Amino acid sequence: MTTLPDPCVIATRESRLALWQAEHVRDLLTERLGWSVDLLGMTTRGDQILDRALSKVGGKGLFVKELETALEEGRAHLAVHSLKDVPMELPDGFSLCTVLEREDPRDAWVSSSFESIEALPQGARVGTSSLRRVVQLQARRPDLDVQPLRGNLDTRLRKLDEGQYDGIVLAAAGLKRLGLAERIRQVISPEWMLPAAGQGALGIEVRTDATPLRNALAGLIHTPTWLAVHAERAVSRALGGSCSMPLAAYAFWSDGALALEARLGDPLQPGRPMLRAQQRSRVATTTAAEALGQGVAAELIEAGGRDILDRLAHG
Ligand SMILES: NCc1[nH]cc(CCC(=O)O)c1CC(=O)O
Repeated sequence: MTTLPDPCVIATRESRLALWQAEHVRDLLTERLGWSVDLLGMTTRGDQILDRALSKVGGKGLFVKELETALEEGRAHLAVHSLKDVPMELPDGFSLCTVLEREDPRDAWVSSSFESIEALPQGARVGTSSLRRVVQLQARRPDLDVQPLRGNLDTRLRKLDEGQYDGIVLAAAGLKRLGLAERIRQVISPEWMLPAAGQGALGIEVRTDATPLRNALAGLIHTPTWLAVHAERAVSRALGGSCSMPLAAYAFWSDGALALEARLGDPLQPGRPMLRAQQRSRVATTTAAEALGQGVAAELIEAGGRDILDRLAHG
């Protein structure tokens, strides 16, 4: 590709949240760059497989593969993803060229009967399929009956409203984007429940060989978010990047420095406290942000993470 595509076609999943996100990027491209933009909606394997935990069926890649095929075949020029769903290593030939300003990175408690997780009675039923959330819930409330919950945001809310759970945990960002913020009963502080790497951020993926497109989209990068998510994703990448691992990684800016914390749980002993590590640094480049992430990962490995990873690899 030697010139910019016209129209520029965005490949997107068809859930309400994915469409909102693709439309948001379309509006930015139209308003800030004056481009004409079309959307190409598609269904991914991750949208079809709803009966099993993602960590058991191949993980994050399931939501992005079909979109990458559309880029490869030239049916679309860019793909918009929730960064949390993007694998730590992209396949050869694809690059993450832009990350937009982050929405609320925190997790949220959603329930019609109970105002907070603390207010739940003994043994209450909570829905989530994220190992990261399961381990953090059980560390704090070992009595809870945590049950799997999959599907897109609307499906999950419907299952809650049908009475299948006393409450569920969702990313605040998705609810806010869809105008569902009033469903949030409690925004869970990061100290309580540390978010996943990239949570709340949108990423734009292109073919690496689409140089003019990549250069144009680089102008939309939100640098504080870009550096924070590079640090978070480097933690996950250094630990093997698998979503069968209960891993949380969250970086935020304070006093001009990036403060990164990560937590690693043991999936075989979910009641055990998670390993924790944190470091801060005045990073200004993605290389420095990734070095911060690697430092935190090394600390986790040192603190007992090595054992967890070995058992995951051989279990
Ligand atoms: N794994 C599904 C997913 N991917 C991104 C979001 C929410 C939006 C975001 O984090 O950007 C969600 C739903 C959730 O975790 O509740």
